[in-house]
Amino acid sequence: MEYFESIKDRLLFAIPKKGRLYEKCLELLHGADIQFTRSQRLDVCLVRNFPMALVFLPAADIPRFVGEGNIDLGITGQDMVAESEMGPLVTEVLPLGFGKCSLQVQVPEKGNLQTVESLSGKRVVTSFEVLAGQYFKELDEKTGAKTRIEYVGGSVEAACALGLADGIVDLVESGETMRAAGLHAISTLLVSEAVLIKSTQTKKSNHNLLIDRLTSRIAGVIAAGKYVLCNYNIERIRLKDATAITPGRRAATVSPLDDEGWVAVSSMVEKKIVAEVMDRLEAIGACDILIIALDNCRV
Ligand SMILES: Nc1ncnc2c1ncn2[C@@H]1O[C@H](COP(=O)(O)OP(=O)(O)OP(=O)(O)O)[C@@H](O)[C@H]1O
Ligand SMILES: O=P(O)(O)OC[C@H]1O[C@H](OP(=O)(O)OP(=O)(O)O)[C@H](O)[C@@H]1O
Repeated sequence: MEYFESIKDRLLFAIPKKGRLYEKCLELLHGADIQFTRSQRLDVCLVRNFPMALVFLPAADIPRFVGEGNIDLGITGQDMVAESEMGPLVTEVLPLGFGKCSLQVQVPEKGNLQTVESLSGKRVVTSFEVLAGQYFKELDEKTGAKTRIEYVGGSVEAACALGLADGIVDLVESGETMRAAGLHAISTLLVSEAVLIKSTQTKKSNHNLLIDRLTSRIAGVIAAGKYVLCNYNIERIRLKDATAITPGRRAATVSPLDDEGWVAVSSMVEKKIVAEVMDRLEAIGACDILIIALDNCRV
């Protein structure tokens, strides 16, 4: 009873209890300064420094809990949202840039069935019964055949080799699992990444302010992971060329140096292009180029 009382007025935030998204979710929460200690027995824990409780759930169940308004916020894959058919009841607040994968139709590389049309009417094994069902229903309407969709909870890639299926519908990221099982992809149903979702049915609308604050913190952590701060010195006559290379998000910060004719520039640069940016700055005469990692930001 005491336990239920303690979470009653808190914002409820669900994250996957294990699996591919778990560690990344913990990193995000840590970056957003959400402090908690997960107990071994309970799948709910109170956050010490924010009026929120974390709920650890299977990634597949999170869209339903959020969609039905029992949980205010959650992190799961877009694939899980689509599979749950809760789309109209949940709002995608923020794509999180991790957990990127595609849901693909796969068949044995050396088999006779090399097109989705030829797979129509055969046996397909998947953990995504709803999405695979919709896909093959549409295809079957064209071919006039009836595909058998069968559910398995995991290790889907083994189904063809075990004689359970002619093809599968499963997630692919690097493609290693698929290739190791002698399969290749012949069609893509959807591409997915982890997302922050909130309920359109929330039973506690007074939590909206907290949801906005937390969303902003998480967005800050994600942006800090994407950008670095690039500082350098350049002759004022080269400033125009330099700021064309590092325009910044709004504009570069330009400060005079105690050396007439020179300025210091500070600008946010996307991490993935930073080496190329440094090459280009150096080529136009910039010096003392410093790249500074961001711990957190609000941009
Ligand atoms: N190989 C992958 N690379 C990137 N993201 C993935 C990959 N596999 C799954 N995901 C994403 O992570 C989500 C959860 O997948 P995961 O396999 O961890 O779930 P699970 O089956 O509930 O966990 P478990 O297999 O531990 O029971 C998927 O819905 C998808 O969005
Ligand atoms: O393309 P890859 O990088 O090889 O990743 C794809 C694999 O990852 C997922 O499974 P996971 O390893 O999470 O385990 P599961 O099969 O138990 O869900 C997915 O179901 C594939 O099997």
